[in-house]
Amino acid sequence: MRYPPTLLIIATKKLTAECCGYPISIFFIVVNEFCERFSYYGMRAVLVLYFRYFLLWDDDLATSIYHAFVALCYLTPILGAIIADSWLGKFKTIIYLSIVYAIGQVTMAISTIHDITDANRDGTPDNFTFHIALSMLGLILIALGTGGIKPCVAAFGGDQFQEHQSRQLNTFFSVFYLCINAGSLLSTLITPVLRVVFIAGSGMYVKTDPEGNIMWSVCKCIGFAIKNRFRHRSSSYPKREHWMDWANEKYDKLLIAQIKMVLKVLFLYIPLPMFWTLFDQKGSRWTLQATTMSGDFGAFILQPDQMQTVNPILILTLVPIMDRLIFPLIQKCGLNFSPLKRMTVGMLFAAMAFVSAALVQIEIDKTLPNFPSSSESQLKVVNTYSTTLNVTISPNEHLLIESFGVQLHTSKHTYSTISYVKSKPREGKNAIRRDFVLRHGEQWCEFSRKFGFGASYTFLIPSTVFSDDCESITEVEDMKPNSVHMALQIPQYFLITTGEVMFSVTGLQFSYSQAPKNMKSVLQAGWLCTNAVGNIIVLIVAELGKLPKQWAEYLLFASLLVAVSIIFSIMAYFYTYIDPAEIEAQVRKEQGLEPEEMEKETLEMEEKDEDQKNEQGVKQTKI
Ligand SMILES: CC(C)C[C@H](NC(=O)CN)C(=O)O
Repeated sequence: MRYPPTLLIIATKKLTAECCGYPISIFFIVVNEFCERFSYYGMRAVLVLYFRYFLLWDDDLATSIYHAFVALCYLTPILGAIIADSWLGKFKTIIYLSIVYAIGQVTMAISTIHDITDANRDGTPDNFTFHIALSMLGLILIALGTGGIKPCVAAFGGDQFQEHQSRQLNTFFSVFYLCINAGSLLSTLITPVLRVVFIAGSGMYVKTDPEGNIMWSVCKCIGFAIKNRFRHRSSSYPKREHWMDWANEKYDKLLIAQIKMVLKVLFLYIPLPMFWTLFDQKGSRWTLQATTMSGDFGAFILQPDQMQTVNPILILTLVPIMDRLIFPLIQKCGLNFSPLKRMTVGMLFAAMAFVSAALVQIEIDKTLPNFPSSSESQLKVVNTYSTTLNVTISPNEHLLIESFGVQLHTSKHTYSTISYVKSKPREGKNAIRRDFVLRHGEQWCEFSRKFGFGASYTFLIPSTVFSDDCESITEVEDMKPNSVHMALQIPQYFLITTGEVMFSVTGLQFSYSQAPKNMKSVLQAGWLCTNAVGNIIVLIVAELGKLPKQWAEYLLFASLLVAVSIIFSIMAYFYTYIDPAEIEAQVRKEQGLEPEEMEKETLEMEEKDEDQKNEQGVKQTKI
């Protein structure tokens, strides 16, 4: 059954205004991406420390929830792609889900105000459940928002280009990636002003209509092919070239050809999550690693979470260098550095980054005190007498801990200045000079001390303190300041970012170029899903595979990625690059369809759907 020609909707490509060969609408799209990433990375940078030091979760739980959130952000794009392709279209999906996103950010911000539940004003929230629930709600809304925006923006950007702009289309993905990273770098207060830019460009966009429920049609077609193959499993039936050809009886050849293209790429994606498993630990393990290092750069003090900005800074420098210098140079040398080869090399760079992280960790471990395990405790006894004293602790004696100072009752003596230490101080932040004022009634005195990063001190204050103007205060260093400098993390950041430019920018471009026209967002969602799976792997490893040494965990991840990149290179070797438009045109030709009937296939698919529904007695009116 065919629609009469009068009912056919033939989509025409809107003529777009150009600047230097680029559609002007692209400007609004990249600025929108800049704003979205700006708010996403601004929040994500502090997330693991928020879990660790505000909600007081341990390192492993903080790491797991952080990666669960990132995974959710890159799983929801499937939802975004379905909504965009089958219902709202990319433009409206981006707008509506941006609103959900903004509500999520506000909810998250409110969850961090401890005064809301801090009735006794002691600086600690009284109701952690409230803060946890609110922050989880905020994170879920943000993840939904991201999911709506992420798969649509890159594909929507690609849609703006006409056929004669294929060179500009390639550069677009690099510029797009630059904007992502500029956004993550400049997370400042201008977001609310800039966010309206995307809507401002509304009149200039090429807005393709949603093409029916393409995901649903794809699933049904795959389901039918599998069922049909199973029904004809006997060897008496002739073999078909591809298992998807078993859908030939019922489904359009063009749809089958498009599904084959997508499946081929999705199959190739299977090993990719491992790259993200390593890559996204910048925000968790590497940030926690930075808390045990010194951020004193002389002119300024860098906080552990700020170290993550090295990644976007390097992206902003490396993308142009790679695009303009390295890749053309490799090409000039006659080497075929194809997209899939670039991605493999990118993976190897990420593995090297983790070897570098392991070496830094070994250096850090040499400087760390021995913390007690869960079955041990640690005591530090400070002798304020001028002579040597022997302290004997009988195993059966109990310890009495008082709120001011700590008293240890041993079988022989009682000392009044004893402290205990069980972890590095919060956030490794105390690398500054602090002034203290001691008061007792009318009496007071002031003293000043410089503290090193990650150090812990005990002050012994004698009763004569006011008479000598605080001079008699003695300082005991319980834990040495962090001595390994955060600059040592720069090589690992450099390696992972070089890997990212080769892997991620290329992957983004590859996913767009290898997708049929009506499945661009779907394949973008598939690409983002590789990131989601990667984050799920980290949280499984963080929760289950607790290795006693952090450096060993880094080396484990590096070895896994090397193994996976070998598998990927073998798969890539057998992959043939395609031009989806050419294949689609070929199938159309075989079906005897004219090129100008380009947009019919969707209607025909809907027509088949409708036929089926009619068979079931569902009445539908078609305009
Ligand atoms: C994880 C994404 C697929 C890639 C990209 N991340 C970065 O650019 C980080 N440097 C993003 O879209 O956020």
